[in-house]
Amino acid sequence: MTTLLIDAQNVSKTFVLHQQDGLALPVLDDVSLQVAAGECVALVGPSGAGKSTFLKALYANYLVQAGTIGIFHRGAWVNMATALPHQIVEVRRHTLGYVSQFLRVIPRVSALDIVAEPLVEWGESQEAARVVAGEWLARLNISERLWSLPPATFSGGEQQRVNIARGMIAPRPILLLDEPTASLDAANRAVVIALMQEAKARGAALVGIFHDEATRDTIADRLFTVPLARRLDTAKELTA
Ligand SMILES: Nc1ncnc2c1ncn2[C@@H]1O[C@H](COP(=O)(O)OP(=O)(O)OP(=O)(O)O)[C@@H](O)[C@H]1O
Repeated sequence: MTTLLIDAQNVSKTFVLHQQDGLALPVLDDVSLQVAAGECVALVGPSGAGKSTFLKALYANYLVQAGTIGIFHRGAWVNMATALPHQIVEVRRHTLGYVSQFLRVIPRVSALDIVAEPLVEWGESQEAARVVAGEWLARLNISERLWSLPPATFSGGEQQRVNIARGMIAPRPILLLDEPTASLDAANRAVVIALMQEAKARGAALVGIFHDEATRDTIADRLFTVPLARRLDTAKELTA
């Protein structure tokens, strides 16, 4: 039996550029996607098709104008398109993880604590979370001498690996991944692929953007082409 964890139906999103005379840019037009536990779906489509926008809409970073974004959270469906801010925080804490391309560095917080934080929010003690955070950093080849430092001065690849550890450490049932292997060398890419495979094996649903075809072929069970929305020229056309 397949257990659905994501059920997005008829999602539409138009950006209105207020500084450009109200120019309307429809990006998502009636997009529907369902993802089951243990499945990895790769979003594909030409540059600008709306892959990142769709991922951010699933995470409720963007408000959508139409459609529902069902996320299966603790035994019930939550529509992220209409959820209240405190519900969104709750869903993100326990159910829905997001691995972006770049680490948002928190000043004066060590790499170890940045990685441990989501596990603490998930319910682990600080001490236990720090132990697991060390294991993740070690696995992602972050030298132990860096663990106590804030990652602001880390290299791009080091920051990305800290970010991956932070995004994946809590065993959330759903993971959204925006180019998780973009600036990694082959050895670290292999580690991240293994981590994603382990997440799938524990029953997580993964939705990702993987421009690297080898990574995509290894991890994705199926491809989902984000359809190109019909582009409008001005906001006026929206109401015409
Ligand atoms: N915050 C925003 N405000 C206005 N327009 C945006 C915003 N975010 C994205 N867009 C526009 O929406 C379209 C889709 O962008 P998006 O980043 O989702 O594409 P993508 O398929 O992920 O592209 P790529 O493969 O190049 O990363 C683009 O035309 C982009 O300019």
